[in-house]
Amino acid sequence: MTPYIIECQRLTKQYGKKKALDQLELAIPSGRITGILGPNGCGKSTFFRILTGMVRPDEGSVRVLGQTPGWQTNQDIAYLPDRARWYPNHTARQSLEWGKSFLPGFSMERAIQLADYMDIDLDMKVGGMSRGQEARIMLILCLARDVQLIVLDEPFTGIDVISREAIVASLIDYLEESEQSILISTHDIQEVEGLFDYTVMMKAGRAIWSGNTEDLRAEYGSLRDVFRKMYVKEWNK
Ligand SMILES: Nc1ncnc2c1ncn2[C@@H]1O[C@H](COP(=O)(O)OP(=O)(O)OP(=O)(O)O)[C@@H](O)[C@H]1O
Repeated sequence: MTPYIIECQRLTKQYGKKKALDQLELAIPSGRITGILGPNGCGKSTFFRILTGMVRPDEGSVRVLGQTPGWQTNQDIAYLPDRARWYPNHTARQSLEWGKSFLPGFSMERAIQLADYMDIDLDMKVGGMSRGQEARIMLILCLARDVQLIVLDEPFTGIDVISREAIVASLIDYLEESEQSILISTHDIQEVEGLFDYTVMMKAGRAIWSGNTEDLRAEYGSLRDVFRKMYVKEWNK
């Protein structure tokens, strides 16, 4: 295992005049659950799209699993994109069977275990599911894969607080034993406070703080407090 699952230097991506990523410098250690936190539009999804080779940076360098992102690294990454939805006509079981047919490293046994854990009825059609139930299917499709890196872009968007807490609790339990590296982006940290053991705070395409979540809390208080402080001047340094 490489000591850093992700390393980037001066990573920049511009859309017209807008810099989505602006000289981003980051090294994320392997085997951790890392929260990529920051307000809307700070570049989280762009960063994830670069990690999965979907978007090319304009400048700078990025290494994922010790390599340049592309087809080969993607064999070892499970990626849940922003706003992902599933085929409404599939049942949960058919969705998982699809995963088994197409996704490298997918374990049906693990998927069924996770579905049980997350209280999913395998015979229910996705189209009849609540947003929270559908989000769990999307998560299971990623978490049931034996890959080195799992990248989840805003996996909790649109999910009510109760379901979110249940999903986070099952994630914490499930991932405790895992050696996989997990990246989770969110702009709403209220119910995910206990999930991350490593934190990256992003603002305007840059990482303004990264390190052990414990250290961040010791220095600045709860993640929620830190998030508020992101908007004051001291974080503009
Ligand atoms: N394909 C694109 N074309 C034009 N502008 C884009 C494109 N993708 C991203 N941007 C812009 O780049 C900036 C960063 O967007 P990005 O989606 O990476 O942020 P984000 O932190 O994921 O936001 P959110 O939390 O709202 O999902 C935003 O200003 C966005 O409008």
